[in-house]
Amino acid sequence: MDRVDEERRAGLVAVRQRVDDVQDVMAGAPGGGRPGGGARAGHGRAVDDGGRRGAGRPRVRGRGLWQAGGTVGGEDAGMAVAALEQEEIADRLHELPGWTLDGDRLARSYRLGSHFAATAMVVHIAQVQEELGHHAELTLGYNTVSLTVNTHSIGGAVTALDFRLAHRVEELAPVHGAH
Ligand SMILES: C[C@H](O)[C@H](O)[C@H]1CNC2=NC(N)=NC(=O)C2=N1
Repeated sequence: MDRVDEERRAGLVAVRQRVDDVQDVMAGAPGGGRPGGGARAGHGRAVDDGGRRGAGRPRVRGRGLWQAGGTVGGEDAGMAVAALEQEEIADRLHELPGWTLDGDRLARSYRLGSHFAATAMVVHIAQVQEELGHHAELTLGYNTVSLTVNTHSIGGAVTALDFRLAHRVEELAPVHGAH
């Protein structure tokens, strides 16, 4: 095996371990990883334990991380969504400390304990986004994850769907040690 193969193999092993960690967190939290459910803050095991567990440990049963979750297009596919008034947005932001209105998008940045912890959080967010059928712009930094979101389907305005995604991200953030 040459160096390139070795590097690829090591990278795949590392990614696989982190995917396992994310699956464990989502399976361990009430409703985690299931359509209509949500990882609850304070439950589940922290992802960034740096642990290297054996290959023989039991795998999480149920839907695999790479399979589409929820209903096709999300549970609100086809539902009419309306742009929220500025006042309504400001009111709803009071329940989401750390989130701001950046132009016509909801935005928040998180800091994490390591690059892999940040990467695992991105994977977890992706899972929730697939479940909801609603997707933020995600930026992975060294130890940061940043999101901005609005609703494309109505021309790029903030809707209840964006707030729902924001609340779900807030729920999963603590299990990744994100703040
Ligand atoms: C069919 C599918 O549900 C739609 O295209 C979804 C996908 N994700 C989405 N994400 C966001 N942020 N806005 C949308 O309008 C949107 N539409």
